[in-house]
Order: sequence, then structure tokens, then C-alpha cells
Amino acid sequence: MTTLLRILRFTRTLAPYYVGIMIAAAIVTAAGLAVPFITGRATDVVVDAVSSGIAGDPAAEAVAGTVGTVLLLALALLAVSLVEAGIGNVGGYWGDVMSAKMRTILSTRYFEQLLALPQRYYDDELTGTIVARLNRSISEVTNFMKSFSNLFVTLILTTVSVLAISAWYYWPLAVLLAIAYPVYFWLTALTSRRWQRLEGEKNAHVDVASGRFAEVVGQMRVVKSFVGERRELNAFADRFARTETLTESQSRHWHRMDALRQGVLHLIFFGLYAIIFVQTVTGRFTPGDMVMLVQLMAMARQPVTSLSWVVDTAQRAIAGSKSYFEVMDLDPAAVDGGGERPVEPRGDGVGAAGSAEADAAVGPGSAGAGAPPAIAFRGVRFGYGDADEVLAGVDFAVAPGERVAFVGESGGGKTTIMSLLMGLYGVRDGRIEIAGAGRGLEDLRRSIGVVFQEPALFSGTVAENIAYGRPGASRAEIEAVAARAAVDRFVDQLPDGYDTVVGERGIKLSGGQKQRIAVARAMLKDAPIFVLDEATSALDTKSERLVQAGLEDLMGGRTSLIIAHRLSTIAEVDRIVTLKDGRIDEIGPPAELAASGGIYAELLALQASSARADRKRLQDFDVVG
Ligand SMILES: Nc1ncnc2c1ncn2[C@@H]1O[C@H](COP(=O)(O)OP(=O)(O)OP(=O)(O)O)[C@@H](O)[C@H]1O
Repeated sequence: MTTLLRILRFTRTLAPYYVGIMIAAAIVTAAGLAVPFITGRATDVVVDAVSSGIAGDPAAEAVAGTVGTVLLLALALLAVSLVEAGIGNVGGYWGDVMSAKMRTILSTRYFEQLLALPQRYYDDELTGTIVARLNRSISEVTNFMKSFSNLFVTLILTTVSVLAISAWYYWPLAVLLAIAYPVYFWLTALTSRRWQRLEGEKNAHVDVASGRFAEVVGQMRVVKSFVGERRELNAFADRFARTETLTESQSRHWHRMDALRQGVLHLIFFGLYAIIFVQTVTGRFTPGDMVMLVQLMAMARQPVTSLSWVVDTAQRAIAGSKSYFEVMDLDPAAVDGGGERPVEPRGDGVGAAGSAEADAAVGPGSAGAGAPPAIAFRGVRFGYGDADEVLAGVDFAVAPGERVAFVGESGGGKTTIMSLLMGLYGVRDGRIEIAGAGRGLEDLRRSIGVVFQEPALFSGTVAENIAYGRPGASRAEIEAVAARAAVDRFVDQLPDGYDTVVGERGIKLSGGQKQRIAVARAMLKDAPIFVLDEATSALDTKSERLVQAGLEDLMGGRTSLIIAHRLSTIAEVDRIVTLKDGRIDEIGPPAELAASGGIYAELLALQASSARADRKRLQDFDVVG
């Protein structure tokens, strides 16, 4: 019940539609209720004419009057039916508009909530599950609201009218009906709890299957290359087979209860019809009364059966929207697990704000020596969720305009540092200061241009993908950055040039082409801080050199953090930060670290070696010569 109230509250802007649909339903019901009276009256007129003998004498004047009366009554039936059809369709139209609006409300609010949820939420969720949940909730909640607003007034109006009319004619009829309704309702409610639980279990299986389904479709190449089709199909079919078993038990329960409900109902209606027939024979009711009451009883069944329909759709809506509202109820801050995001450096001088170690890290001779750092990590500790620490106290500072490369073993936390920099996760301890972070996460992220390890494009065109970096950029601007990122080298060979559709996540492009588009996208953003996470790892040496030239040009004057996989690229930065066991091992200019005997020196030595073991060790650092 609370879920239903919640749906109503959630969609309260649709109240005028609910009311409109209810009014239309009320008119249709009232018109329907007039039918038994009209046919009852017609029966009495006809029976009178037949029993008085005038019906056999077409010449008699009385016949003309009677014919006039019955024709009028037939006309009344026509009028009532036309009102029913006309108003019924107006209500139907409102119902359709209401459903479309409800779809908009439920979808956009869900999407809005998803966009507000932190990265941590997506680490544990499957895309297909998120989509399946939305689709189910929309269709089931909409169905329910439509049938509810259509049937609610009809139910109330029919029930009250039928009870009042039957009480007026003969009170035992009303008493029997007054027993029928609550008993039926009670039996319906009894089935509900178990039904809902089973529906929830079914939904969970469908969600898991849909989640995997979307993943498989999105990564068909992996599935095919590992001959995983049969495995995936079996796992998928298995989930649905489990829903079949659950449906069997759910449906058995439902129909058993339904048979019981119907049995009780038929017994009560047997009593009602028996009373009406006997009372007509004994002269209490006229034949017209009997026809009217029999029709009325037929109408009295409608609320009862409608009630079970409403309960059925309500159950589906409750079960279907449960996981939807679970997502809507999530508090982004709580999901996030807290932790400080990057903040604007304090205005009271660098030394006062942070540790001496961090500030000392601003390299001598770097562009901003002496100036407040553009980026500073101060005793930063971090781990994903409740897992072990990935960063166990990281301190460094980057001067404005400085280029810093990060080197460390694979899984050592380089990408994690970049994620923390963008405020995708909060730190466990310590503090990150970034010039430009002061006014919240959006400002922070606007001030950072990033090329991710995975280029991750959208399904639009090449030009649209580049323009994602700055919506509204002109074609000339797009083509200018494309040239800097060496996109122009391959775009002419694509069927529609910059207007070529790249497929889901850019599947129609090569890894290197995707990376170049991702670089162009970040270039177009034109942010003061630049983050490159293995941005050119998929490029061959020649293309990389081309892109690198564009990047060099772009990085001039910008603070840049680079995770590079090529030692030659690393050698050209201002300083190198080496990571070991979640901490910083060394910080210094390449020339200094080359001689220090640390990780970077080791990498250089390994590079010079042709021994197999040495090449292997180099791979552990995601580094090539
Ligand atoms: N979203 C996540 N949830 C949980 N653990 C994660 C997540 N992302 C990374 N990790 C873990 O954090 C550690 C550091 O990962 P990170 O991606 O930062 O390493 P990296 O140094 O960038 O590695 P590589 O050079 O291979 O890209 C790894 O042990 C990884 O398993």
C-alpha cells in the first residue's frame, strides 16, 4: 500500500489526468447503470401490453401509445450507449496521454538519479540490470495506474449503486452482496503476499539474465573468440527456467485461491438469483423488476472481478517497482561511502596547508617553482570499498604547467590516482588540493581533460564523439583538434568521414583510431589540467609519434599527469613519480632518477637488456622500450 501511495505521490503532476479519467469512468458507469432500468421498464410495458390483450390488436389506439413508449425506451438505450462509447473513448485518450507522461516521469527521474549516483555504485551494477529494472517498472506501474484510475470510480459507483438499489427493492439482496464484497476482497488480499514474494524472486532472475545479456551483446567478440556462446545461452536459459518453476508455484497458488474465491462468489450469487426468481413468482417483483434486478446482479459481479484485476495489477506494480524505488531511495552520499574530494588549495600559502614533504615535491626548476602547486596529494590513503588500501599515504605536488609521469607496477594504483584526482571516489584519509576544485565536483571535472585507458566512445559519429569534449564546438574547431590528434590521418578513409557512425563504444574503429578520437575529445575540452592514462598505448610507433607531437603542443603551459607505457615518452616529462606498495618511492627529473638506482633506473636497465626475464619484468610495469 505504501508503494502505491508512493507511486501516486511520485506522479502527482498527473493528478488532472487521474481525475479526468475517473470522471469519464463515472459517466460511463452511470450510463451503464441506466441500462437495467430502461430494459426493466420496457419489459413491464411489453408485459402489460401482452397481458392486457392490446398487443394482439394492431388497430387499437393503445398500441400506438405503447409502441411510442418502447421506441422511446429503445432510443434511451441508444443514447446511453452513445454516451458510454463517446466518453469511454475520451477517458481512453486521457489514459494514453497519462501513460506517456508517466513513462517520461519514471524514466527521467531514474536517469537523473543514476547520473547523481557515484562511481562506486557502477562498480557493482550491471548495465542490463539497470535497464531491465526501468522497463519493468514503467510498464507495470503505468498499467496499474491506468487500470486503477479507470476502474476505481467504476468500482465504488457500481458497488454503492447496486447495494442501494437492491436494498430499496429487497434488503436481503443487499445483505448478501454486502457479504460478497469483503469476503472476495479478503480472499484476494490473502493471495497477495506470497504472490509478491515469488514475483520479486522472478524479477531478480530476469534482472541478472538481462544484465549478462547486455554484457554479452556488448562484448560479442570476446564471447565468440572463447567459444562462449553455448555457455552464455545455457546460463541465460537457466535463469528463465527458474522463473518458470517460480511461475508454476506462483500461478498454482493464485489459481487455487481464485477457484476458492469464485466458488464463494458463485454461492452468494446463487442465493441472490434464487431470491429474485422466488420473489417474482410470489408476486413481490414484477417481471420488469426481475429483468432489472437480474441485470443489476450481473453488474454487481463486475466490481468483484474488477477488484481482482486491480489487485493483480497492483501486485505487479508493487513487485515491479520495488527495485526501481530501491534505486530511487539510494542516497548518493551514502552509496559513495564518503571521503573527501579534491578541494581548492588554501589561500594561506602552501607550506601552511600541507606537509613539508608534499611541498618539497614541487620540482626545482619546474615552471611554477615557489608558486602554489596546481595539484597536491597530502598523505592520501585510499582503497576501494572495504578492500585493502591501494594507496597507503601518497604525497606529491605538481606545479602549474609541470608535466609529471607516473610509473609503477601494473595494479599499483596509477589509474586510481587519476580517479581520485577527478573526485570519482573520496579518499580514506589525507587531502587532495587542486586549483579550480573550489566550487564543487562539476567545476573540478571541468578543469581536467582526461584520456582514459579505455577510449570508450559513444555510438554517434566521429565528429559527435570529439564534440563531446565541448558541446557546441564548430566543425572547424573539431577538425582542428582532430588534426592535432592525428584523427585526420584515417578519417578520410572512413565511409562518411567525420560523419561516420562508429558503432557501440566505437566498435567499428581500431583501438588506435579510438584512442586518437579520445585524445581529440580531451584536447577540445581545453582544460587547464590534462590527464593521460596510457592514452597512446594502442598506437603504433609512427601514429604515436604524430599524436605525441599534438599532445606536446597541447601540454605546453598545462599541468599534465601522464601514465605512459613508453619509456621514451616518460623521459621527456619534467618529473617522474614512481609508486611502490601504495606509496611514492621516488620523485625527480628523469635524469636524476635514471641514476638513482630506483624503479625508473631499473626499467631503463631492463629496456637495454635483451634477456627474456628482463622483458617480462618490463611488462609488469606496462612499459615498452
Ligand atoms: N573499481 C574498482 N573497484 C575495486 N578495485 C579496483 C577498482 N579499480 C581498481 N581496483 C584495484 O585497485 C588496484 C589499483 O588499480 P589501478 O587501476 O589504479 O592500477 P594501475 O596502476 O593503473 O594499473 P595498470 O597499469 O595495470 O593500469 C588494483 O589492485 C585493482 O584491482
